[in-house]
Amino acid sequence: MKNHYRLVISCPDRVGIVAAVSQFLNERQGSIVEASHHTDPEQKWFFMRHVIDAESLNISVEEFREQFAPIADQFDMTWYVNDSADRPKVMLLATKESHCLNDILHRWHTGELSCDIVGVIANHEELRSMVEWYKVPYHCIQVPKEDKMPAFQAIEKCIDDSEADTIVLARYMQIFPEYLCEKYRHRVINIHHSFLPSFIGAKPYHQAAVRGVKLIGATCHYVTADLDAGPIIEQDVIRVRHSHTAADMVRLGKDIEKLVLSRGLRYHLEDRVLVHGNKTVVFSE
Ligand SMILES: Nc1nc2c(c(=O)[nH]1)N[C@@H](CN(C=O)c1ccc(C(=O)N[C@@H](CCC(=O)O)C(=O)O)cc1)CN2
Repeated sequence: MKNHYRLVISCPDRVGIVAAVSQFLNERQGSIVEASHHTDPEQKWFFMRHVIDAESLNISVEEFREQFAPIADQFDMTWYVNDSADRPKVMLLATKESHCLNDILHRWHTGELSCDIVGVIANHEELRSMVEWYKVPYHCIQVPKEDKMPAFQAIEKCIDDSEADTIVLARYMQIFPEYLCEKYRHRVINIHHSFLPSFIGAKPYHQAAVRGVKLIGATCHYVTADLDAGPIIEQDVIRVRHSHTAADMVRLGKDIEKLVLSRGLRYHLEDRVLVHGNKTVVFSE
């Protein structure tokens, strides 16, 4: 598998950015294998994601960072460059629902997701045997209603000790405290089982059934202190009929939740998601 550097840039829009990046790569014989950019005309903001064949550049990713920094300063860029050889560490969180958790574990186990799942944190014991079948550490951290903070401090320690880069709430049914949302900003991904902004909070399918909707969906988004209101990474919908009950929607919704979460996580792991304000630009393949 070829090794690539992924250069991700966000900056105020102006003429000359693409030319400057192209010249930098051309001077180093860099072979661009994937090139994406977007300008938001209202925000006057520029977004870029370039994937470069690392072998063609013949410099380390640290050298790339040192040599690119002056260009980044010139254009006031917010930027990073990652090496595709580095596998992100992912911590999964779950409660009792198994479909999204198992789907991510299966996609990882079969090599579809290029990451290292470092553990599962759950607030119940039900999922332990399934997780341990994948030989992934299982941490049961219960969250008592009367005082949740010690539990979230234990979750924080577990995440930090594992050196996880990304945290996935795979139908984890506890609201993350604001301090963790800030600490892990744009690193915590949630799957909400509705087509946001419709039906935030608990039991969205029951809300949908009462409303008589003809479409139900799922939303993958970054977690913020505002419940189910973080930057959206991926969404999709499926059609439902007047004859479908809330229970039918729960059953039908599971497939779309799995699909949306796995897409959203892969986009994040491949550095395809650029956040600006409460919106994202996603350079999906
Ligand atoms: N800070 C955030 N935390 C979480 C978010 C978020 O967007 N910001 N998303 C939720 C997921 N979620 C819906 O997708 C959700 C989960 C839980 C609840 C809720 O009301 N939970 C109760 C406890 C319920 C229980 O103990 O069984 C609570 O935390 O008080 C609403 C929405 C994940 N976290």
